Amino acid sequence: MINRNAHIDSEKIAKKKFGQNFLKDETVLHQIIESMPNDDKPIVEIGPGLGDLTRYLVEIKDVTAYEVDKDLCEHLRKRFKVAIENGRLTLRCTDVLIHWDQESLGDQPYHMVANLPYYIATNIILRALKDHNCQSLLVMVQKEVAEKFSAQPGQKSFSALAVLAQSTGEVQLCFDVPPEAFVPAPKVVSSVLRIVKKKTFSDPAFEIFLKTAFAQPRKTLAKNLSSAFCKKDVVAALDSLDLGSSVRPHEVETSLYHHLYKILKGDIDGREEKSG
Ligand SMILES: C[S@@+](CC[C@H](N)C(=O)[O-])C[C@H]1O[C@@H](n2cnc3c(N)ncnc32)[C@H](O)[C@@H]1O
Repeated sequence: MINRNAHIDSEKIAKKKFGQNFLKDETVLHQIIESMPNDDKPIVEIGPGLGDLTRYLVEIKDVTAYEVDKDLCEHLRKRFKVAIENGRLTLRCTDVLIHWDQESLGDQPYHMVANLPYYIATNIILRALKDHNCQSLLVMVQKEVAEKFSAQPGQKSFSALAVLAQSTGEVQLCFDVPPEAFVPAPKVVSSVLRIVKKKTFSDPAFEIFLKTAFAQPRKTLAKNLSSAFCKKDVVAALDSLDLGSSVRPHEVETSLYHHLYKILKGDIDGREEKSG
């Protein structure tokens, strides 16, 4: 069911440069609300847009919302005048990525619930994984991105992003959302992705290691890793974990990537010590 009653012409005001596709389907909005974690922690929403998801969020939780578009901020200030005055909604009119460069999005543990701007969705998820205050994410993204984060070892879309997300906690693609649920309709199918963090994991060197491991997904893991490590050591490391040299990057489990990294990093440290 699409709520087209709003007096605002969403199609007309949507700005492509900010990735604005407004979620108008009431059934999907309810599905998102029903999938939220049920504790007292406040919510961080990125990109409240016209406020259609925000209006449900403020009914049940304290919300801090980050919106980059000044015109939308003006609209939100009017629409949520009461919620802002009574402290239920804190509206931050800023680029969320710039804010994140300075500090966490919350001054206490929070859950993120958002229909993300797709052009920076992956970046936002990776930042949230590293934000120690972020406890979980329930975010709408392009289906392809949700699959990259939620795929299991052995599936073709298992990626460096899946290893990173699954190193922090449980990842699940909750449900798909068709383009018609939005105004304007995007060209792609969307999905709601849930990540419940058990820990905050941040190791830039491990991220670089994963980029190397998945650089050419159809090549063998041995070949990819040999671009950064000595081939003999890569083969020995794979053997020590009972992974043959013909294994492909998407076939290796998250925990084995951590073992492999430790073994090969030890190799680098060892070499650096020897040459130092
Ligand atoms: C896909 S729309 C979602 C709008 C609304 N939540 C909804 O579901 O209808 C993405 C929203 O993120 C905002 N946005 C885009 N880039 C942003 C950024 N860097 N920081 C904060 N908000 C941003 C857009 O202006 C837009 O309101």
